[in-house]
Amino acid sequence: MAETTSPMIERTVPRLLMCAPTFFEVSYVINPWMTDHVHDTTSERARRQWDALRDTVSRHADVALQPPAEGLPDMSFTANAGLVFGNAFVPSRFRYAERQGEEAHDRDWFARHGFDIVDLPEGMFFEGAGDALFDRGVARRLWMGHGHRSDAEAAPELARLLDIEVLPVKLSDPRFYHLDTCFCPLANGYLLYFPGAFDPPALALIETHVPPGLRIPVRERDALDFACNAVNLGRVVILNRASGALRERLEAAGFMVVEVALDEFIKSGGAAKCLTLRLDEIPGA
Ligand SMILES: NC(=O)NCCC[C@H](N)C(=O)O
Repeated sequence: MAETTSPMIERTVPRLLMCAPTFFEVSYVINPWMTDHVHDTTSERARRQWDALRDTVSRHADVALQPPAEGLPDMSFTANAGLVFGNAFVPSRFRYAERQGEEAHDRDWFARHGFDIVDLPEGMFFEGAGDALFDRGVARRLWMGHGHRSDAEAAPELARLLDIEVLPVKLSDPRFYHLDTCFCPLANGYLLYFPGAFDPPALALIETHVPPGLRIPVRERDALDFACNAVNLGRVVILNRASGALRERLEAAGFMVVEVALDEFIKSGGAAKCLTLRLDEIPGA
C-alpha cells in the first residue's frame, strides 16, 4: 500500500477502515432487515462479497483492517465504530446491548492508531458514522440522523466537541434506521438521498441547505437496494445496486457507478457504506 512519507507531499489517497466478516452472521434482531434472516447467512458468501468490496475500495483508497472479534457478528459494519474528524475519534455508544461489546475493541483500535479519543457525555446513544455524515460541499458541516439509534441530544454535543456545524435530521421509517441507509453526501456537494425516510422538518432542512440541482433523490426501489449506502471516492460511487435511471442521473452529475453485490450483508441491514469508515475526514476540507 502506498504511504506518503514526505511531509511536503499532501496525502490525497483516501483511507478507510474495514473489518473482515469472520464472525458475521444474523444471530439477533435489532432492525427490520434482520427479522427474517436469523441464521440465514452463509459465511463463504459473506466473505466473497466482502472481499469483492475490499478489492474494489482498494483500487481507489488505502484500506486499514481492524481484527474481527468472536461473538460480535456486526463488527464488520465499521461505520458504526464512531465518528472520525481530523485526529479526533468520537466513539459510538450503541443503543442495543448486542453491539455494546464492540465499543472496547473500537476504542482500543483507534487509541493504538494515534487518534485522540473524544467522548460524548454519558447517557446518550450515538452510532458513529452510521448516523453522522459530513457534507461534501460545505466544510465542517455534519448531518446527524436520529430517531432510531442515535439521540438528538448528541447533535449539540458533537458541535461543541468538534467545533462544527451539526444539522440534525429525524428519521421516520424504521427500515432506514441509520442515516447512511438513506442519505449520502457526494463530492462537489451533491446529495444522494431517499426523501421517504425523513420527517417533514428534516426534509425542509435538507431542501434549505442543498440546492435543487445538487439533490439526487432516489425512488423507494433503489433505497431498498441500499443505493444510498454508497462509498464515494472521488468520482467513483460504489454501491450494492442502482437502477438504470439512478445510474444515468449519477453519470450525468459526473460520477462513475460501480456495483458490488452485498445481499448477504443486507440481511443484517447494511451494505457498502456501513462496511467502511473513512479515517481521513479533514477539518476544513
Ligand atoms: N447502517 C449502518 O451504518 N450499519 C449497519 C448495521 C447493521 C447491524 N445489524 C445493526 O442493526 O446495527
